[in-house]
Amino acid sequence: MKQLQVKILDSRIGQEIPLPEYATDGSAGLDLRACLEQDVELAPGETLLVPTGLAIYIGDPGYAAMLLPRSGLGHKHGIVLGNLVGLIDSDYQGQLMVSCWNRGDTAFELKVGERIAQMVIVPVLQTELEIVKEFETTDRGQGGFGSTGRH
Ligand SMILES: O=c1ccn([C@H]2C[C@H](O)[C@@H](COP(=O)(O)OP(=O)(O)OP(=O)(O)O)O2)c(=O)[nH]1
Repeated sequence: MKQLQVKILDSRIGQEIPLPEYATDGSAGLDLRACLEQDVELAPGETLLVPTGLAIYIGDPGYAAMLLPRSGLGHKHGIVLGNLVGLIDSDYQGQLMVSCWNRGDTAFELKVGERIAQMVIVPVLQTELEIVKEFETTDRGQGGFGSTGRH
């Protein structure tokens, strides 16, 4: 399995705040936790940049990490990401930060150590642009939204 370098920036990580881990063998995401000094209340509509206490260094430009909301937190409590999706570049070495947005209509108590987002490592293809006059023909061509299956 591929290894990912991780730096612990807050001494509570690995102690009272667990290191991120895959919940099951088949989990795609590592849960990231709120490394806050104290519990905070997120008012409806409020966004807070929450430290995770961790830095990762991917190193290989063929990969990136994506921060995604946790489904339960988003659906039941309205806590999603202020940037919708966080993209972590392979050369980023700073602290992983999670923009927590309360899109719901009730206040949410965000607790120290709570799992706030999940991080998925994804392959990335960096490309060079090749300028052409025409593309080779495809079945779809320029047919956009809803253009298939209509008679
Ligand atoms: O939710 C996020 C999103 C980004 N980052 C870090 C990692 C990423 O590599 C860096 C820059 O993010 P991005 O490229 O999305 O930000 P930008 O607004 O386009 O700024 P920049 O000019 O720094 O690229 O910030 C986080 O910690 N959390």
